[in-house]
Amino acid sequence: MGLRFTVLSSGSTGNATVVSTDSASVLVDVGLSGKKIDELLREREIAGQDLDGIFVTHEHSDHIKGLGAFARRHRLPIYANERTWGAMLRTIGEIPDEQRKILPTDSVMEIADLRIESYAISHDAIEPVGYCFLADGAKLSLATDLGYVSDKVMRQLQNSDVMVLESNHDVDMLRMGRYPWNIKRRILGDTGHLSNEAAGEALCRLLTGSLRRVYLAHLSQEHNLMDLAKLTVNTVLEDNGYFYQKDEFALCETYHDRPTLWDVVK
Ligand SMILES: O=c1ccn([C@@H]2O[C@@H]3COP(=O)(O)O[C@H]3[C@H]2O)c(=O)[nH]1
Repeated sequence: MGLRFTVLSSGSTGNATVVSTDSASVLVDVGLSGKKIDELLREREIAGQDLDGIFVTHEHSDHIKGLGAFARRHRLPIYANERTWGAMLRTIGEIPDEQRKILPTDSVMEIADLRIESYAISHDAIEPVGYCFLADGAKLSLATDLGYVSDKVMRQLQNSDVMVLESNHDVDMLRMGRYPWNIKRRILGDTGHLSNEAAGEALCRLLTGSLRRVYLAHLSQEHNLMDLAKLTVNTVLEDNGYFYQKDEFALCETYHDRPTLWDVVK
């Protein structure tokens, strides 16, 4: 079946994504309780013990809430850079040495036929990363929790077939919302979260290649709506002269309360 994935959950209440090939299966982040992750995996017909490892993007609780319990239960290796390990160790509890794996930022590794590339992103965590997954000539990129898309990130994301891209907030809804101003400033800043407009602008530079689907992700439940996110991204694309046919490209949804269907990347 080739490279495929399901976003189990996306948003500030918890993030987790499974990426699989016929020979490898990994989880990116465990932002819900271990029990809930097991339940969602079962819904998508995977067993925790069948996973080959867990890749961590950063130490915020919506990405590591169930990490310790889940990894211990299924004896899974956890991959993260050294500084993220330092930042999350106290929260996730004791992890046996053989399960602790250091994956330096901007490095590449392989599990069977699955190639995993980590890349640095700008977010208010100690050393946050995104991941690209490649197998069978297909490329899936995960890009959430980033304040802006740097030229380096843009180069990393080139030639993706499918992306999971942050579209966190509508700027006006956030400005008018109930969060304290210092939090709003952090979310809007360079180490915060991508707005719907920023997601659209990033796509203007990525849509020229092989990109077929983009899953809008990490939507704020306070300051966004899926329909508004799609409309804004589409408007930015059209304002910049990018028009597409439905069979060429699609914007897809992720959810905070249920998993997406399996998507076979190519
Ligand atoms: O100082 C800060 C900066 C950010 N945040 C998070 O950013 C998130 C943006 O999406 P959201 O609206 O679903 O939730 C927000 C918060 O979880 C925070 O709690 N404190």
